[in-house]
Amino acid sequence: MDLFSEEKTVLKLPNAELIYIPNFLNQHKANYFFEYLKLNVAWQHDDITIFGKTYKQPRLTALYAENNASYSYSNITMYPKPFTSEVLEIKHYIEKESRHKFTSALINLYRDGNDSNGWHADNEKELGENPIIASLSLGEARPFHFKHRNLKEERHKIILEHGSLLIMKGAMQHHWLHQIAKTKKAIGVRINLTFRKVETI
Ligand SMILES: O=C(O)CCC(=O)C(=O)O
Ligand SMILES: [Fe+2]
Repeated sequence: MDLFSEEKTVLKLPNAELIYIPNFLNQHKANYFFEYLKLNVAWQHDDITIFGKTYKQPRLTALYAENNASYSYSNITMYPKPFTSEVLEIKHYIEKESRHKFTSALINLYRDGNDSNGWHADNEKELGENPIIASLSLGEARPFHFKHRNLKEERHKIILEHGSLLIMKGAMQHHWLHQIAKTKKAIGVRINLTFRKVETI
């Protein structure tokens, strides 16, 4: 399924609910936040260790939070910086829309089509049982693929456009995997902010 619509779309899937809002931020705000974040975020380029081999992560990242809860995945532990007023402003818009409170924003910068985020679920224990994850996209539009772990016919994609918001809910992180794949197309920078509730454990 290829999803492309001007409207807010609610996708009810087996073991998951997804909400996609294409023009969540207007173009002016989306452009402003994109340029601001590109220049001002404290981007990190971490090593990841997979099956005993160490690589540079294929994207830049940063973690902001209202508490000092660290967040670990793929053998990386990230320590947060305090929210900046710009990230807080985005968080407030998203909390209003989702009627949910978030503690942390994990931010990804995909420099070009070689940067990616491999198949994974956001199922770290710090996120709790059925986390809501709200994901804001800025800059180059890229496909977000998601597939059910057991139901082979359940494979979908959504193009995440500049200024769009994707909300992942329900048991999605237990039953589905998602990715941002590499592409050979000559494409520009994309920034993605995923708002999460990270518990101090
Ligand atoms: O870049 C995206 O849209 C997805 C990011 C993601 O899945 C993550 O950071 O866990
Ligand atoms: Fe993810």
